[in-house]
Amino acid sequence: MTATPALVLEGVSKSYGAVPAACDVDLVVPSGELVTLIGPSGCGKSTALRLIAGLERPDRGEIRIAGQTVADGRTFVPPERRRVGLVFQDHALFPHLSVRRNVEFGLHGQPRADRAARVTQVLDLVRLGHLADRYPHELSGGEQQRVALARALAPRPAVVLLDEPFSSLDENLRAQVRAELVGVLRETGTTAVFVTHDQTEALSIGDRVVVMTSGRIEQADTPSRVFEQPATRFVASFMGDADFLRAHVHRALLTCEIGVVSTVPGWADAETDVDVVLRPHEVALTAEPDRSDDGPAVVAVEYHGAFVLHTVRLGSGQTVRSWQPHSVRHPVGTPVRVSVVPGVTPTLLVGDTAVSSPPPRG
Ligand SMILES: Nc1ncnc2c1ncn2[C@@H]1O[C@H](COP(=O)(O)OP(=O)(O)OP(=O)(O)O)[C@@H](O)[C@H]1O
Repeated sequence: MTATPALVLEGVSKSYGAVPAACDVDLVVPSGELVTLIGPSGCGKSTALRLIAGLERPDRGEIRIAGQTVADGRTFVPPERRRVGLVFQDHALFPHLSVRRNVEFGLHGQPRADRAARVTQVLDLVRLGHLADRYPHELSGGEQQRVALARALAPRPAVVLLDEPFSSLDENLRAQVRAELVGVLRETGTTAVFVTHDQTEALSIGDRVVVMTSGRIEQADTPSRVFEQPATRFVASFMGDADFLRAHVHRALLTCEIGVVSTVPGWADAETDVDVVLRPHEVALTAEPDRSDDGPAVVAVEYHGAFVLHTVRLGSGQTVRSWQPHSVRHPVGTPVRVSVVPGVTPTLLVGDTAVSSPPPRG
């Protein structure tokens, strides 16, 4: 028997007037999974969370939480009866209540002794037991966010929804609070849907990354597949840097302006035009200082500390980028040879869709 997923969305759609904020969204989140939801501003991330939480009603489709239908054509379970916990970026703690009372808030209806025991338990979990009697304004931003997580976890929700929970924290604190919160979610085996606009955050904390655009899911996959095998041109360009070159496959050899890129096993009979996706860490440069033709040359050098990003203009005028180690700096104007790092199997696109087998001829 397969376990009941913590969360299921089936064909969920929601428009605001003419704006489609969720279009036919399908998503299954197994119990204990941490899903990150990412996409450009306005793509519908918050709407998806609000639909799951019950703060919005879908126009169509069905939402199930821990096997219970909470929204479909006939049913609409209100937020307080949905078994979801919410953590938002602005903490949303009650300023006039102590930490203990804030956490206890979600437990009304339970016997007082049980409530007190659970509050102690979740405050210990987020390592804030010693601050139980403080008020929100007496806490740091990171501590407030841990209280918000404790409050969300206290009623033992089936799913915790986090909407950009670290965006009000500064860069250094952010990494620390993120590690703490994710640690608590993992420790407690909590199922979570985590909205972020930060690609590195999405890739580093998610068991699965859901990439959205214009209300649609473009790809829902493991972090490495989303980055290394993007399903579409949009995912390739949104999740990390990517350059796209026109290329051709002939007898399993992929060639483009920079020469032979790689072999494409299984494409022996193919004769087809594609676009090849090149990420800057996949592009190698060799200086050719004595060359004097109009071939590839460095047009920009950006120092990033550990790595240096080189932008190269090819003979066609198109540019590609290449990460070079800290010690390598080819000055602007240096003629270079561009190649693909050995062993890389780049993503190929036909139109806007990634392909792993040759498209049918004709
Ligand atoms: N209450 C509303 N009334 C009208 N339009 C809305 C409402 N809420 C959201 N929208 C629109 O729906 C679309 C999706 O918005 P949503 O807030 O879900 O995007 P988002 O991906 O969370 O964006 P951001 O990253 O900027 O927070 C946007 O075009 C937005 O303008």
